[in-house]
Amino acid sequence: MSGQTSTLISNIGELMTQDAEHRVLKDAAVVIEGERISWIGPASEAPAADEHVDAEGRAVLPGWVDSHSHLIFAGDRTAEFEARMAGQSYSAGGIAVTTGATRAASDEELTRLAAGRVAEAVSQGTTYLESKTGYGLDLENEARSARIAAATVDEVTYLGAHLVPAGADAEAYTDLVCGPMLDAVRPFVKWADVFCERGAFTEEQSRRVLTACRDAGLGLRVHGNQLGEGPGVQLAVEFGAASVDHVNYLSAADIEALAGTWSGWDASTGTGPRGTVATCLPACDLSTRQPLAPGRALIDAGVQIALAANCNPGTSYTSSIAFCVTTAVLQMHLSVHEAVRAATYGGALALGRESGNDVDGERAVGSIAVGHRADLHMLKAPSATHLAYRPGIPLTFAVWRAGVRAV
Ligand SMILES: N=CN[C@@H](CCC(=O)O)C(=O)O
Ligand SMILES: [Zn+2]
Repeated sequence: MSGQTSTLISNIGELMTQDAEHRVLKDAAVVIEGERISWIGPASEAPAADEHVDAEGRAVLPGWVDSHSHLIFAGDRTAEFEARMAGQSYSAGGIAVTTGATRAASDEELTRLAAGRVAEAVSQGTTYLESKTGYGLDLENEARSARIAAATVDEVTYLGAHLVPAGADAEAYTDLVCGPMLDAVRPFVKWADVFCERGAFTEEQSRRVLTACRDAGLGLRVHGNQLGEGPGVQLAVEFGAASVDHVNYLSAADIEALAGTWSGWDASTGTGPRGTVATCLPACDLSTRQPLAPGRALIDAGVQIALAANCNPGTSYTSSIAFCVTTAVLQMHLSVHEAVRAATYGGALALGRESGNDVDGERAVGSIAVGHRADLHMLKAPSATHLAYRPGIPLTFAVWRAGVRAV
C-alpha cells in the first residue's frame, strides 16, 4: 500500500465493471487507494484496508460519464417547452433566448449556476462531465463561458458555432468563430463542436469551423442529424471527429460510414484506432418529440455509442443519466449492460478517456479496473437491471469521485 488512505468496499452483490472483458462479478469487492482503484476481485479474497464499507449486497457500477452537456447558462425556457408540448416543433432559434439571459448574468451567477448543475449530476451518480460553451455567442461571452466551464467541469468543448446571433451576418460570424473567438477560448478548451443543422450552420460553414478548430489542435465533435437527415454524420466521419451527437435521422449510408470508422477497433480488448462515437441523447429526443436515435441499429452495425443527458435549458433540462439508461433499455431496445456501457465506457470513449492507468499517468474513467480512476456508483438495488425495472426511482446510494466519497 502506498501511504494513501485505502477503502475496502466489500459484499458487492453485482460489480458491473464495464472493463475490457465486460466482466460482471458477483459477491465482489473493490479497494480504492487515493484517487485510484487498487484491487478488484472476489469479496472472500479482499485485502485489508484503512476503512471498510459494507455494500450489503448492493450493485456497484462505474460512475456515469456525461459526455454531452451545456451547463453554462442562465434562465430557463419553460414557455418554449410548454408551447412544444402543445404541438410546436423545436427550432434552433430558442438558443437566442438563453444567450440573452446568459450575457446578462454576472460571472459569479454563471459559476454558481453551473456548479449547482454539476452537484445535481454528481448526486445522481455522474462522476465525469463535459460541458460546451455556446450561449455566449460573442467573443467576450464565449471566452467567459469557456473560462467558467474549465473551472467547473472535467472537459470543455467550444461551441461558438451554436447559432448565428441575431443581427449578425452568418459568414462574418463564422469568420469570428474560426478566428479571434477561437483564439480567445483556446486556453480553456480541449474540444470544438458545431451545430450543423438547418437553422444553425450550413455544411460549408461547419466545414470551415471544423478545419479551423482542428488546425488549432482541438479534438472535434459535431451536433448532427438531429432535426432531419443532413451532412453532420458524414462531416464528422470525414474529419475523424471523436463523436457525432444526436444522430436521430440516419440513412443507411450514415450508419455504414460510422461503422467504417470502427473497422480497426477491437471491441473485445478496447484497442485499435478509435472511430467516431455516436452519442445518443434520449432525454432530448423525448423533450423535443423527435424519434429516438437508433441506438440498437448502431450497435448492431458495430458502432460504439455513448448515452448522455445533454443538460441544457432548451431541449433537455435534466442531468439524469439514469433516466437516459432507463429509456435506452425500455424504448431503444438496448440491454441493461449495453445501456450502462454506453453511459460509462461509451462516454469515456467519446472524450478519449477510456484508457490510461498507472503506467501512462492519465487515469481511465468509465470502467472499473486496477489503475483506473476510482469513480464508483453504488445503487440502492442488487443489480443494474433495477435501473430499467424500477423506472423513475432514485437508485443512487453512494458515489465516489476520484476516490473521494461524494454521496
Ligand atoms: N442542438 C443543439 N444544441 C442543444 C440545444 C440548445 C438549445 O436549444 O438551447 C442540444 O444539444 O439539443
Ligand atoms: Zn447539445
